[in-house]
Amino acid sequence: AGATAAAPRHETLAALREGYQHFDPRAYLQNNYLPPRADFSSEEFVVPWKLRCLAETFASGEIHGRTLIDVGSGPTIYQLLSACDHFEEIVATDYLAVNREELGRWVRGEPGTFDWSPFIQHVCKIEGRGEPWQEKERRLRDRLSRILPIDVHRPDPLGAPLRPPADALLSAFCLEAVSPDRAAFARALAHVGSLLRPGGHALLLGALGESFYLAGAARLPVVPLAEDDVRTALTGAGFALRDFRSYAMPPALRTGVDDVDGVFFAHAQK
Ligand SMILES: C[S@@+](CC[C@H](N)C(=O)[O-])C[C@H]1O[C@@H](n2cnc3c(N)ncnc32)[C@H](O)[C@@H]1O
Ligand SMILES: O=S(=O)(c1ccc2c(c1)CN[C@@H](CF)C2)N1CCSCC1
Repeated sequence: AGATAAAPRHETLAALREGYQHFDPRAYLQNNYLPPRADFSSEEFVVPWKLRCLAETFASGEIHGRTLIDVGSGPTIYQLLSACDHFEEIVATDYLAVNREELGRWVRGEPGTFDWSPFIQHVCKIEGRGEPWQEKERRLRDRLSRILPIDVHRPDPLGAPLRPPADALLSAFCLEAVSPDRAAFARALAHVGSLLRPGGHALLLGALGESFYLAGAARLPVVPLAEDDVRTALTGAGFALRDFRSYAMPPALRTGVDDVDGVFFAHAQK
């Protein structure tokens, strides 16, 4: 079928899906979650900025409930470190079995998994409660109870409605990295919004101005977003914007693994 304003050509989505068959979780983790990007030495670097956005938002106490769903978790858990104190159940999701398996190995504490302790230690430090990082790690492992397949291009991304719907939704660097264009990004956001209860909170983190990224043999296309594209997609998906912040990627963190210009953090309510 030909491309229409409403939907991209099926081949475009098929090409994206094929590209993700070459996604290497360990290469992805190395590219983004080890130095130089995993630099905690200055508040000016992206990791402290991003973790602070999440810690401050959850510290308000406004966002809590039974279930938080993380859309497109990939092989990462850093994005859940502040959330896990405020929800009894964390549901991680990803399109690829290799990522779901990587997450499962971390949850079970198996040897050889990625060392998230620098991230956990930093979050405990900025949360300022003097919590031993091993306790935070244990709590997330205990609460990360489901790791499900997801496809955000489906109106029902999990294949069936989440019952009960999630009280909160989090997604980091997923929607723009799996959408061929802005319309598909906006549709994917509406699809995942259906997993959230009315009045539920959505926390989105993502890339600004990015057109590709590398993950081992995979070179994945990304729809380059401007801040207003994110705002427009959120309001179009029925969300009320509560907070929006952005961060310009410094030259030292432009390492060739992608062409990201900046990072956005959006807090919205359904
Ligand atoms: C750039 S990674 C983001 C990973 C992680 N959330 C982070 O913060 O680094 C994008 C993720 O989206 C997943 N993905 C690919 N296609 C998808 C789809 N159609 N629906 C949902 N997730 C998808 C990939 O497997 C990958 O784990
Ligand atoms: O901003 S990051 O450097 C980062 C983290 C992940 C990604 C990108 C950037 C850009 N490319 C994305 C591809 F989708 C994935 N960062 C890595 C350390 S923790 C905070 C987030």
